[in-house]
Amino acid sequence: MVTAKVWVLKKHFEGFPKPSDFEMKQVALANLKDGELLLESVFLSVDPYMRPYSKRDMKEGDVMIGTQVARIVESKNPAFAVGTFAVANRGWRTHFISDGKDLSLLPASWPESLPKSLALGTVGMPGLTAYVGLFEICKMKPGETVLVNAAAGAVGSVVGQLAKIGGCKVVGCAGSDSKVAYLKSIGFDEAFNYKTVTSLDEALRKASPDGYDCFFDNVGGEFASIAINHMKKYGRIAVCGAISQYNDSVPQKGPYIQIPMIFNELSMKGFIVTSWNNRREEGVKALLKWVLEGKLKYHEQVTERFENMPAAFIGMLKGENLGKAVVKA
Ligand SMILES: NC(=O)C1=CN([C@@H]2O[C@H](COP(=O)(O)OP(=O)(O)OC[C@H]3O[C@@H](n4cnc5c(N)ncnc54)[C@H](OP(=O)(O)O)[C@@H]3O)[C@@H](O)[C@H]2O)C=CC1
Ligand SMILES: O=C(O)CCC[C@H](O)\C=C/C=C/C=C/C(=O)C/C=C\CCCCCO
Repeated sequence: MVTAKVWVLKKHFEGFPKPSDFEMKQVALANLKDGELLLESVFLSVDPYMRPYSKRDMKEGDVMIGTQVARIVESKNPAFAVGTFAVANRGWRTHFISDGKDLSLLPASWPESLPKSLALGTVGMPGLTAYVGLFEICKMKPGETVLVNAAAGAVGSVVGQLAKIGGCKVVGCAGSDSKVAYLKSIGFDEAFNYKTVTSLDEALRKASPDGYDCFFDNVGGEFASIAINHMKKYGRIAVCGAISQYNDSVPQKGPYIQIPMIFNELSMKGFIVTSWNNRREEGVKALLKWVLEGKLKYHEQVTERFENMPAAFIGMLKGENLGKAVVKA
């Protein structure tokens, strides 16, 4: 019998998550029945959505939500061979039983040389978020100017590179000078540290004096309220996330954004990547191709050991990650 280690939400987060909000437990797994599989998590994802979704979808004592790349270690299902890798949405756990229906097998064309953890990042949900947000929500066109915040993260770093592939000028911002240097190294035309600029308004104007056609917003809050005034006529905003607000114990009272929305007849559309699952296969194929061609670079913030999941999650929310944050079980 296999014993899984799991992280449960011991106490709902108030403000930033704290290590004491989590508790690791051991769960004895039953022996497999016919048709079942035993999988071992190899890489686990920590993502910003876990913070707001935990309040909305979880109760205290539940296993933390999340996705993983897992390896089939025992199979009583002839359709799935031992040694196969899959993406699953089974939360923060080292092992789990599946009937196979909830697994997304890694593409057969996945090269041995490519880290399988990319299926959680650049060639997974964050990459698809960038892909859908740029091509379907922003509908970027060659020659346009794209702005993206949290630009050195899992989604933002793909947004900037896909926008370059799409023939756009790209401006990005991040919270450290080393992240800004990284952005320039992967092709951003302009990049700045939003924490150290004296004026965000000035920094946005300097980076693109005639404004922005597309704004891929991962942050929301005050940044979005200032950036919206730099949009060109008929500009488009992909409202992807609002990480500046997820950890607020008291909701921020931001300035209103309706006036520039109306004045410039802006399009602003919130979206959730899972509503575009019909584009997933096409997106994964395109992202994998660009990675293999060297056109889409990736960086992973790998934290070793399952026991360090809470630290990895808290670190990501505090900006300690460059690129996709994953935990190597
Ligand atoms: N709509 C959808 O379907 C999806 C939305 N998202 C959203 O996209 C955004 C980015 O996600 P993801 O790429 O996975 O995360 P990242 O890998 O970018 O990690 C989060 C980053 O957000 C930045 N950040 C944290 N707090 C703040 C703040 N107060 N102000 C500005 N930046 C902050 C930090 O970088 P820095 O150093 O720049 O501060 C941190 O590294 C999130 O808002 C997430 O919720 C993600 C996936 C799907
Ligand atoms: O249980 C789920 O649906 C989680 C699925 C996660 C999966 O990997 C796919 C989608 C991830 C979506 C991420 C969305 C965001 O990061 C946006 C975050 C917050 C938006 C506001 C949420 C308000 C909740 O009250």
